Amino acid sequence: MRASLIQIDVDEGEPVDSRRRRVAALVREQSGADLVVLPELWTTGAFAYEEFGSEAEPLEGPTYEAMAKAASDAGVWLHAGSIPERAAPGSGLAADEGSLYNTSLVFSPSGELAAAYRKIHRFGFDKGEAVLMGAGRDLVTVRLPGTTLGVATCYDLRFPELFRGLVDAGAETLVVPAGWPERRRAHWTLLAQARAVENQAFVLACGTAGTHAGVPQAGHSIVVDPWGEVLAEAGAGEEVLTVDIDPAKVAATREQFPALKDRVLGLEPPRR
Ligand SMILES: NC(=O)CCC(=O)C(=O)O
Repeated sequence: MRASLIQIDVDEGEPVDSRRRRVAALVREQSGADLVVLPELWTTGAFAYEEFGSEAEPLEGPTYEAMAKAASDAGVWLHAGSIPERAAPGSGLAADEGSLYNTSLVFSPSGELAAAYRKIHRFGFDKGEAVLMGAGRDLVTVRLPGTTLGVATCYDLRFPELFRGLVDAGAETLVVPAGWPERRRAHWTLLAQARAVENQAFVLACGTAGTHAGVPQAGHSIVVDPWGEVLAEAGAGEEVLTVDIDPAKVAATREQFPALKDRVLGLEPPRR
């Protein structure tokens, strides 16, 4: 399976419409790939909190339209990264109509929406995304020929229980679009490898390049195999990182080193 991670330069000097067209063209260029992955919130930038409201879109808004078409033109599975989604009235998503979500979109090679994932762990503690956006509640997996994707977004990478939930739901390839800052790049690489090793799964983690809202981005998108080996890693700038992965390696690793079978669930808390 050939995967291409497009590490987009997200810079506020580029209008969102131009970036959307540019990214759609980049996706079309990946027509030999099976799976293409884009980063988190690449229309605005993950730290451009002030743009979330003005650039928010309905689920089936301009980014959805452009990415659905790009996926079908290229004939690829497309994890289109995430958008700032404004929940439609009556969607049942939130008590407050018009609430925002950090929503990832996955399209099939015919351009149909295969899955939408609303980021569960919002970043910022008591500001930024954590207060501006609502939290998703649902784990999401997507069945592709040869593998099952488990999807998570950026800060989710710090929460191993989410990934274990995805593995329990059948995930073999964990896809993590992100807008990770350069300041914590060491955590990014370490956590991507940790999630791969502990879950005996591929990790495809796609970040952004450039600087937006004054936050230099780490880049360094990374593909890790189920043994924790780094198969490919991008540099700091805009780049398409292409790698061939063998999905059968997940079952082989889980069979040869069956640590997942040794899990002990439902441990008792310490006695007082
Ligand atoms: N957009 C994010 O979720 C940023 C996460 C981050 O900076 C971190 O976990 O560190």
